[in-house]
Amino acid sequence: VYSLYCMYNFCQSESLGQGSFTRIFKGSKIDIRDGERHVTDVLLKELDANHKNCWESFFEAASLMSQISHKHLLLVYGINVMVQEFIKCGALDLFLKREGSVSVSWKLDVAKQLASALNFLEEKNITHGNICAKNLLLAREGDASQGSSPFIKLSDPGINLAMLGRDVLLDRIPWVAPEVLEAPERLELECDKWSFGATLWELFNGGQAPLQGLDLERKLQFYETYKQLPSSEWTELADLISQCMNYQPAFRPSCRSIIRQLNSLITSDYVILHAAEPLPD
Ligand SMILES: N#Cc1ccc(Nc2nc(N)cc(-n3ccc(CO)n3)n2)cc1
Repeated sequence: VYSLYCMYNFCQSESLGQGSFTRIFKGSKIDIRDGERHVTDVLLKELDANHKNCWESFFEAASLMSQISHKHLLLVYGINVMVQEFIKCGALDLFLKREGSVSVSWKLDVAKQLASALNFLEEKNITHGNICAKNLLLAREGDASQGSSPFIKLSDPGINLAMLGRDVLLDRIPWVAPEVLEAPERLELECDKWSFGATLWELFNGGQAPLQGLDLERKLQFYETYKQLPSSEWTELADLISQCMNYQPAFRPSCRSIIRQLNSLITSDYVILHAAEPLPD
C-alpha cells in the first residue's frame, strides 16, 4: 500500500483568462508513489468571490465530471480539498503538551469559549459530534503576564460518526458519548455535553489523552462498567466533568448551566491559589 501524498502548488497566472464565474490558475500536482515523485500539470479553478453563493452547482458540476471518464471528456482529478482559515497556533492538545504550564484561569477561559460555541450550536440545534482538544484551534496563545487571553476556534467535526467504522468509534472513547456507540446515526445534542466533559479533562491534564494506551476492548469495558475518568482534586471541576459525563444523556447539564458553573469556578479561591502553576492532577 502506498501513501498517496498529493500537494498542489500553484502560481497565479491571470494569462489563463477567466472562466464565467471562476479564476483559473496553472499548477502542478505532486504525487509521491513508492517513493517516486510524479508531477502532473493541473489547472485549478476557483469560484470567484462574488459567486460563492452558487458553490453547490460548481461542486455538482465538478463531482459529475469526476465520476465519468471518456477520452473526449476532461479528466477532473478531484475536488477533495477543504480550504480553512489558517489558525496561528494550531491544535490545543499539542499546544498544552508543548506548553505544560498554563494558568488555571487560562484554562477556564478556553473552557468558557468552547462552552459558548456549544451554546451557539445548541441554540441552532446542531450537534458537532467531535468535540476534543485536537479539534480546538488556538488562534491566539494569550499571555497571562501580558494579561492577554487565549482565543480558540472549534474545528469542523470531520467525517460523520455514522460513516466511521466501529473501531474508529471505539478508539474515540472517552470523547464519544456511550449512547452514540449503539446509534451513531442518531446524534443528539447531549452527546456534545459528554465530549465537552472529556475535553475539560484534557484541558486540565496538560493535554494528555484520557485512557491513553487502553486497547479497544478495555475502552469498551470502561463504558460497559460505567467508569468515570480519574477525578481532579478540585472537586467543583471534578463535579462539572462528571455531570457532563453522565451515562444518562438527559441528566447532563444544559450549556447555560455549564457556563454558570464555569463562571463560579473562575471566582473560586482555587484559581487564586493556583494562579501560576498548572493543576497537579
Ligand atoms: N505547529 C503548528 C501549527 C499547526 C497547524 C496550525 N494551523 C491550523 N489551522 C487550521 N485551520 C487547522 C489546524 N488543525 C490542526 C489540527 C487540526 C485537526 O482538525 N486542524 N491547524 C498552526 C500551527
